[in-house]
Amino acid sequence: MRLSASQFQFLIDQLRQAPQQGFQQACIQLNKLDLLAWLNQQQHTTRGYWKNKHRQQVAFIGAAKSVLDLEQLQAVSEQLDKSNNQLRFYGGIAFSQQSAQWPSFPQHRFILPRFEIRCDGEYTRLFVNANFQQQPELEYQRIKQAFAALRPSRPLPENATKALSRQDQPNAQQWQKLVDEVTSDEFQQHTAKVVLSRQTSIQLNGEINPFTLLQQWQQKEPKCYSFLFQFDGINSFLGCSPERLYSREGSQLVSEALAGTAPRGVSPEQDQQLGQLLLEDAKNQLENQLVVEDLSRRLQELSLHVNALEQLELVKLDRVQHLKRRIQARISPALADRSLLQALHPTPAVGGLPRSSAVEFILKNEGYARGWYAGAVGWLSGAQSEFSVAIRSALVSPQQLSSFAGAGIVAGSQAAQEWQELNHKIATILQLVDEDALLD
Ligand SMILES: C=C(O[C@H]1C=CC=C(C(=O)O)[C@@H]1O)C(=O)O
Ligand SMILES: [Mg+2]
Repeated sequence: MRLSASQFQFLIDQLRQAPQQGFQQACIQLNKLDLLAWLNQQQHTTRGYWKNKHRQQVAFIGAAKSVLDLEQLQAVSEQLDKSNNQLRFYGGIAFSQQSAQWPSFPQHRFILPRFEIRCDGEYTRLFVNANFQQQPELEYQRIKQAFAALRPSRPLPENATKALSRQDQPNAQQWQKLVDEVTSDEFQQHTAKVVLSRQTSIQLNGEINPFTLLQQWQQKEPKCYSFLFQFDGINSFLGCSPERLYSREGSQLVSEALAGTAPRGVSPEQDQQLGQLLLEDAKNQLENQLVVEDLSRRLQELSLHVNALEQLELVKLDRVQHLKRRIQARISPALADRSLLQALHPTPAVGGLPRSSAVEFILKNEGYARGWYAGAVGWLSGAQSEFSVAIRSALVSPQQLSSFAGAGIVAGSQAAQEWQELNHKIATILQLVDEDALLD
């Protein structure tokens, strides 16, 4: 994608006609293009990608404004037009306050990108965002420079890495101990559920391209959110998550309880049977029910009306299937995303119940920093917002990939089965990294 001088002028003219204050935006239609391939060619240290379940996708680079805490996020979102969903801040929040080993992924990070290319199936559009909070003429200069640095798209390279080693933290033995503790009578008296997780680090024999990896991954998981964030030009946090934290438009909010897991079958008959067993299984129902109850209760405090649908659905993914219940709420359109994020995150699908004691146990015992894994990623505008729970995700640096998976531990959970569940959850990404990925 290269813009002609007249296209560039068209965008600048739009910005000049807007009030020279606050955040402003200009937009032009483009021919269709492969967003991940385009992103791979750009030289910015800040690059990102987002695709929702409706296959609307966006690639973004640079930052016209960066925000590093929720108070600031609230302050900027108050400046956004309540009837406009085009000016968008993209970003994420970590699982908890602990952020060691995740230097460019702090507890909160959101950006108003410099450029976005959005593709909704019908139209492909380029947006340029301007921040006129400071001197407008300086901002025009920055925009001009950023335009000059845009590179044309090229096809993505193939990934041909091999895994050299694999390391699990916690390992199988440690996992057994942790699950035993959480399922003990004494522990269960105060904490009914803890979602324990594992980091699986794979050392690679060569450099892996994160954009190619995400493209392959999303082909395997077309029904998932798909995301990538890079803030330092080196480390990428990416994933394909089936789980919505919430999305909202005006006063309508949709959330969901996604918890409870079984593997996919090798034949349609076996797959159907495993799905049926999952729907009827008490331990998995409990995992899900605790999420429904907690989300409903927290939403009730913020909403005018909340409805958790009775129907338990099956969500079928590449290697696993899940139980899901949808939750709808009517909220005041003035309710801030900050309040929603603080109330809902982390849900008992990634934290546990009660939240505080489950999170405390996780931070003390898992032995690694979750960072943005099991955090929330997405975007918000004045009129709309959309957040996914950042599971089925990985932190990728040129020669290393850390993939993460958690499993809800409740009364009746068996350590060995839950360990298998973790393996099923990371099977898709491990296979993409290395055909015959090192098995655990
Ligand atoms: C925490 C994860 O999954 C959650 C979402 C769906 C099913 C889950 C489960 O069955 O344990 C987990 O609660 C993860 O994949 O890292
Ligand atoms: Mg489970």
